[in-house]
Parts: sequence; C-alpha cells; structure tokens
Amino acid sequence: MEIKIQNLKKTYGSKTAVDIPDYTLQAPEILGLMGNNGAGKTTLFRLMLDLLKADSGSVCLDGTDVSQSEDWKLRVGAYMDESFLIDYLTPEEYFQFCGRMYGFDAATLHERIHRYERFLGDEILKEKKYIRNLSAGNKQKMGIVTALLHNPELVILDEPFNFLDPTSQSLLKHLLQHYHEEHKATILVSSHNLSHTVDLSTRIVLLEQGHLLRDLDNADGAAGKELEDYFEVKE
Ligand SMILES: Nc1ncnc2c1ncn2[C@@H]1O[C@H](COP(=O)(O)OP(=O)(O)OP(=O)(O)O)[C@@H](O)[C@H]1O
Repeated sequence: MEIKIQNLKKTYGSKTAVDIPDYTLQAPEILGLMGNNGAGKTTLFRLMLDLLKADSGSVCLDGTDVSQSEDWKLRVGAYMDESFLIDYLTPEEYFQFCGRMYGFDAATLHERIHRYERFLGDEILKEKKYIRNLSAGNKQKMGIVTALLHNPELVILDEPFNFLDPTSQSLLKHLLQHYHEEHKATILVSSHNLSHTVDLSTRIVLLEQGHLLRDLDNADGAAGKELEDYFEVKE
C-alpha cells in the first residue's frame, strides 16, 4: 500500500507537533519511526489514522485521502493505546466482537488467534479476566494481535514493545517480521528502543520536533551507527 504525505501540519498553540512537506513510502517495509519524547510520533500516527484533524495537508493511502473516506479502514490495522480495547469484556469476548466486525466465522477466528497463541499466553487465552484487570503488557499484546487479525496490508503500532517482558519483545519482533514477509505488508512501528528498531526495521525514519530529519535504509542494520551517533548512545 502506498503512503503519501503532503504538506502535513499539526500545531498545538505555538508548538509544531508535525510538519512534513512531502514523504512517500511505496514498497512494503517495516518502517521504524524514531525520535525523542515529544518528537511527534504519536501525532503523526493519529493523523495517518484520521484520529486527529490536520491543520493542513493530507495523508493518502493508495491515493485515497484518509480524512475523505472510510474504505481504507478494512485494509489497515492499528494499535495506539488502551482506548482501542473494551474494558468490560473478557479477551475472548473482545476477539469475538472484532471477529464479527470482520465477518469471520468461529473457525476462522480460532485459526487467526491460534497463530498468536504463544505470544498471547495463558492470562489472555485461558483465564476469564476482564480486559480492565489484565496487566499492561497483556493489554498491549491483545491490541497488537487484534490489529493483525484481518490480515491488513498496513499495520500501525505505537510503541508496541512498551510493557512487554524480554521474551515477548523477542516474540513480537519475529511475529512482525513473519507477518511482513507473509503478507507483503507495510508495518509502521514507533519506538524509543534503538536496538529493537534496528533489529526489526527495513527502513528507519527519524522525527524531531515534527520534522522528518532522516529516512534511512536499514538493510542488515545499516542505520544503526548513524542512529547511535544521533542519540549519542555510548558503548
Ligand atoms: N493534545 C495535545 N495538546 C497539546 N499539545 C500536544 C497534544 N498532543 C501532543 N502535543 C504536543 O505535540 C508534540 C508531539 O507529541 P507526540 O505525543 O506526538 O510526541 P511523541 O514523539 O509521540 O512523544 P513520546 O515519545 O514522548 O511519546 C509534543 O510537544 C506534545 O506536547
């Protein structure tokens, strides 16, 4: 899916949250979005998902302006934060709710969830807790898996490694790489974690004060050194 950003601006008072004159992503990539606190990563994702109204400019997916159509929503999966979940349901009820929305029968839903059984784990799959009582990491896992259930061509995940234990972080990297290869999907992942981003991404974009500073090819971790220098990561 082609992503085209043109003259995209979002400000809060005198603060520029996002200001991207022109950016196009054509090939399916795992795009890591990096930047310091307040760089504009979440704002950019919210603009891309039409969760926020831009001051000016547009985000187009395969030529369709996301603010002018709903059609793209079936082709995109996203998890930004807990507000994407429904607190008073159990995980099973929530997955069934989403499955119905996507028109899955019970067997399809079971098969789609089964793929992510190891990543999801027992607290989500076996215990009958309400989502509101799950740990932060398990809520995060539920949101990520739900974003992938309908095999979207574009996946947008805001800080997906947050709250995950080391095993789950590693599983997530493999899971996303596998998804990208299997579906030829584009995956956008924001993160503060340099090593995860370099391990996972095929391309890395650096955002600072809303501006897109660098767009780096990361084949074989090629962007690692430049990013270490930028973030002044010492040996
Ligand atoms: N609703 C809002 N009202 C006022 N300012 C906001 C609002 N949302 C974001 N901002 C500001 O816009 C800028 C970009 O914020 P954003 O959350 O997009 O950054 P980020 O890169 O995701 O940060 P972090 O890494 O800390 O999560 C920040 O200066 C932030 O304070």
